[in-house]
Amino acid sequence: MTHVLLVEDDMSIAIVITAALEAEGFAVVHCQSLAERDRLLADRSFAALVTDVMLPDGDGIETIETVRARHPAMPIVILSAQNTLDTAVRASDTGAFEYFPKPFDIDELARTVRQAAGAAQGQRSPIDEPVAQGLPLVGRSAAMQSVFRMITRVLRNDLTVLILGESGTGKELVAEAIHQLGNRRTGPFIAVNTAAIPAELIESELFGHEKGAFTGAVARHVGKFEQAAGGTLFLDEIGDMPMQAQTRLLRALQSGTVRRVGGREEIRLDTRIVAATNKDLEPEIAAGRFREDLYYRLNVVPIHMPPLRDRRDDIDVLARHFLQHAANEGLPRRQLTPEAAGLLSRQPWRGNVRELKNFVYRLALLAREDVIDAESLAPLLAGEGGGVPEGEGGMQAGTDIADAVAQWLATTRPASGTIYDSAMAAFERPLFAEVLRETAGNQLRAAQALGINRNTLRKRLGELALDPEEFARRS
Ligand SMILES: Nc1ncnc2c1ncn2[C@@H]1O[C@H](COP(=O)(O)OP(=O)(O)OP(=O)(O)O)[C@@H](O)[C@H]1O
Repeated sequence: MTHVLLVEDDMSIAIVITAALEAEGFAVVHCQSLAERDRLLADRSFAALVTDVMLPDGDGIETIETVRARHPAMPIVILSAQNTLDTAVRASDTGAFEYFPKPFDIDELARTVRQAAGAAQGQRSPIDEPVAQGLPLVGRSAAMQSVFRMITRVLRNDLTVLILGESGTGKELVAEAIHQLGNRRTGPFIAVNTAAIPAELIESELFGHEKGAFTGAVARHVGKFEQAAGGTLFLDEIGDMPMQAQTRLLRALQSGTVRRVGGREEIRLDTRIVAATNKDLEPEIAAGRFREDLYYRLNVVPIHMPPLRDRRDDIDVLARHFLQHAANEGLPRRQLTPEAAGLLSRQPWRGNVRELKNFVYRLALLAREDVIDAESLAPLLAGEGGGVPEGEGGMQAGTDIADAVAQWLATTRPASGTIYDSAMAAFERPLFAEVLRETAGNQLRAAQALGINRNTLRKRLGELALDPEEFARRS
């Protein structure tokens, strides 16, 4: 019988894991503390060790080195409820076979233990080098846990990664994390926003050009691919790349070489490619604007960044993280009450993490008290853009409406085609907030004052994350 050691102090989780491992044909020896673990490991080894991190007598990761030293061939699978990228990376650093943030898929865990136990004894895990720590990518939602796991899976290889998600969800930060924590961290990280470069310059930007290759090419120019040699090339907004450049990019990826515009020499590519886009590429392919073959080339390891509204669990940790950063940068040190954090978590944040970050910095600057409660937060939120993409849409009190509109358009002009809806949302939120303030949160009177149906008002308040009770309490 093959024995697995399970170190888990939460009995309900231990029971479920034991049942799943027994169904795989293992005999499970279970203990609940590091002391018991060490006693059990003193004179024997196991086919695998499955361990929690936070145990009653210490941190399961910190002490793993002693276990590894004694049993170098024993695969270790780490389970953790501390769902930070830092924990994922710490777990990887130990050389653990696999890391599972809680909650995890029990069948996947059982499969992994079977693989781990079956793997050749003495074989080192693919993740066995110490890596840099503390990258500021935070999140505790299940969705971010999958992102962290995907990141740890691409650190020890050069597979092409395609990061997909709305603007402001953290795609560039993920690309940086892959670079900074991965094999190529000693090389450069070169980011190119392919949407920001004029179409006619994009090829020379990416691939470089020889002197005299075209009018204005007065000197040889080394392209981003060459600049990124030994490191990572981050191709942002890849969905907006002109067709011709797509064709050249595809050729470069297929051949593993680039040629400068006007040049003859084939230069070998030595760079990891991470691409990102906020566009849904499939309709772009259907419309003939994006090459399908390029899509398959890039989409080797896709990482999906969900919008913030679909991972509301992350909002308060992110807000606290940004408040801490704001304080480190010299802004007043602020704290959020749980109610204030709850209120933040209910906002739409259509501009995603970027909008939240901008708002939190503004909050650090403008709040009147160091401890920010829901009452003092609500009026600042009422000035928010109601989810306008960049989140700068608040109007200054006392400004003339025309000025306010001009200011709004200048600072937060959304993508054309959405201006009307965004403007209405930006206007509606402070308007409703003001009327609710006047009516002390009474929705019936507010609906009458506005001349709209009460149900419509209630529905819109929900969509705009305005809580009438906040206004009742303040009056
Ligand atoms: N999980 C996170 N933890 C901490 N900061 C984050 C996180 N996600 C995003 N940010 C911050 O939010 C801002 C926007 O993130 P980023 O620029 O990576 O988004 P993006 O998806 O690349 O946006 P775009 O598509 O507009 O380029 C950055 O300042 C980034 O540092």
